[in-house]
Amino acid sequence: MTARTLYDKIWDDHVVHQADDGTCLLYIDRHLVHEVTSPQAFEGLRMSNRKVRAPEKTIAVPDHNVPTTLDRANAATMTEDSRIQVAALDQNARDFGINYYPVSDVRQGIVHIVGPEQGWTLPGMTVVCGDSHTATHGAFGALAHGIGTSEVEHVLATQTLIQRKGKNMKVEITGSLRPGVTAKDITMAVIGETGTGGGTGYVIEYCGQAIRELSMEGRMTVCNMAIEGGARAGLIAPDEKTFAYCMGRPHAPKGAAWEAAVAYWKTLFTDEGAHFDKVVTIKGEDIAPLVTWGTSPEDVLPITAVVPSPSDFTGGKVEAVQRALDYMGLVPGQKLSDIKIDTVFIGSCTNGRIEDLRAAAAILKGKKKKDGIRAMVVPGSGLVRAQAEEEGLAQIFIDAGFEWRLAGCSMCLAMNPDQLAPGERCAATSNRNFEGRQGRGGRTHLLSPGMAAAAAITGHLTDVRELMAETV
Ligand SMILES: CC(C)[C@H](C(=O)O)[C@@H](O)C(=O)O
Ligand code: SF4
Repeated sequence: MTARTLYDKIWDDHVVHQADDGTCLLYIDRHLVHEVTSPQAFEGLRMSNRKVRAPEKTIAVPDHNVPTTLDRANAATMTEDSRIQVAALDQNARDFGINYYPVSDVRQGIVHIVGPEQGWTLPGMTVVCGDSHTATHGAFGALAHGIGTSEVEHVLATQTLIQRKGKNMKVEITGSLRPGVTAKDITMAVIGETGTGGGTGYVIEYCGQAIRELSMEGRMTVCNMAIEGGARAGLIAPDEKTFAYCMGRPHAPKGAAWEAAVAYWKTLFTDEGAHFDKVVTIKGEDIAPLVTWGTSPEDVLPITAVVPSPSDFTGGKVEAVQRALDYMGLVPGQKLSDIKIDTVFIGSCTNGRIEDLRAAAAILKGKKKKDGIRAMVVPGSGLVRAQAEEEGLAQIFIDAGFEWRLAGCSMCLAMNPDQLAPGERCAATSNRNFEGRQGRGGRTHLLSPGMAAAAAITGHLTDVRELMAETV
């Protein structure tokens, strides 16, 4: 048999039908649903008098629109649009009998955090969601596609998705990371190297020692941003860490079914000699703590660098950089570590898991945020929040002057009350720094949780390694 990549194997195991032009019908194992991209899809089912084909494989949770303040049970804290979308999801979940974690449920949270946490996401599965950051689930060796609203309706009705196969790309991170460097820096380093279009048409498999050394949380952070590099999905081959994470989760298989599942999962790796259409290799030890300076995730540099000049670039990027610098209110040559910030946001499906909160708390312990800085920690799920409280992390954040919020997408995007004011500058652990992403006129610098914590203490973008040295 010809050598196959991990992507080839999962694909082959899910093809229901292949048309002559190569278009395939793929079977979908898990369909995750949130309030923003599903209302019209459910409406479509109603109009054509259809049911959800596999309600037991369909999981819904409101996350984008929900307020994260403690008073959120009061509907008046939501805008009219948000209220309508969340109410529609409540109603659709009831009417169609799908799995549901409403706002009042402690398991509620960002869909990409809830899926793995509850054991819905497992190795070898196909996972879809009407959301681009579905790539996150690839950390388990699951083929996870973000889909559009019309595809959401198709999957609800048929449990299949029409897809053409993408090309195989390998991203290898060799060696080990240096202290202060995290999964977030890996994934931003890859985008810095390949650009936001580098992965277009590909499914990326991340591999190499530095990837193997990451926890499952870190692997999710890496795969989460595959889409920002243009890829259709990101994948990491499952291993003992993956199995340990999945074992005992509410919806993971049990007993003999577990043994059978693990035996299959152990076959999910790229065969020796399998063909990749594109290969990128980065040395783990060369990656520094990174920060974005512009309005695209590829606008990334080590914290020790200076703001670049448009003349450092060529082609269409020259103008784009000028525009980005104008929007961001930065001048070429300015040290990145001199950039003053107003706000710190720790959370999102990129960095809202327990390990992220531990990393931020390790820097903040016994310290205070700088006066005048607005700082918030928004756990990715109610269970992450509960665990952080149990571990004493919540108290560290509160003592440092941070707001300790309820779970949701929050300030990752301006669809709920957590937003930047025009001109406000934010150090954010999320994944997109587009113009207006966190609020009209808001300025976003993407970085790791430890870097965000460091910025909160000093009031400017800061090399986390300087604060680590202090704590040793
Ligand atoms: C609202 C949703 C469709 C969107 C996405 O697809 O990613 C959001 O989650 C985002 O991060 O921009
Ligand atoms: S946390 Fe941000 S990136 Fe993730 S799903 Fe929500 S809005 Fe999208």
